[in-house]
Amino acid sequence: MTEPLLTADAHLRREGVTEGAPRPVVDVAVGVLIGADGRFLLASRPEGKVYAGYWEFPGGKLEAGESVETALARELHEELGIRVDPAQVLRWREQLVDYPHALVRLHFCKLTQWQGELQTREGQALAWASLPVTVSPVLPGAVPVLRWLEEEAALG
Ligand SMILES: Nc1nc2c([nH]c(=O)n2[C@@H]2O[C@H](COP(=O)(O)OP(=O)(O)OP(=O)(O)O)[C@@H](O)[C@H]2O)c(=O)[nH]1
Repeated sequence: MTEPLLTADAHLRREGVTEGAPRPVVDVAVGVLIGADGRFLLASRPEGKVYAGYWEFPGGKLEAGESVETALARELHEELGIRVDPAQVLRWREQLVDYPHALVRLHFCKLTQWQGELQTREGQALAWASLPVTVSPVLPGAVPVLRWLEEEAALG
């Protein structure tokens, strides 16, 4: 499948903020946690991070030598205090996003099983959401996921 490219903050790009040498791609593991009732988990980005206050799916950057699955299990434990078996992580879609701050490749994975109660270890807010989502703003790189979920729901 051809990897789609999403360009965030196009106005900044036009002003030349991202001009310069080609940037490395930062791989990010992202979890779409789906509860027994079909709702999915959104988290607000903590203060101090780019796009603080924006809603996203939990996850974070891969560290050296990590697979998407092990990175996601680590991030979900760090951020939410839950235990995830990497074998239960289901790879779903990939999306390349060109932000002014970084070029990121998002590896979206679905998860329906984890152990432990959700905690907010980074001061983030959590919301179990359904479509259409009522929280805002949603991080540009998380918006396509809502569309994919809608498409899947329409297929039944
Ligand atoms: N977790 C997450 N990150 C996303 C999503 N969509 C999206 O564009 N991103 C981007 O992916 C990157 C993830 O970085 P992060 O800052 O959350 O990762 P991290 O926890 O490892 O950061 P750190 O460097 O502060 O430890 C950011 O550039 C963020 O804007 C999403 O739905 N979830």
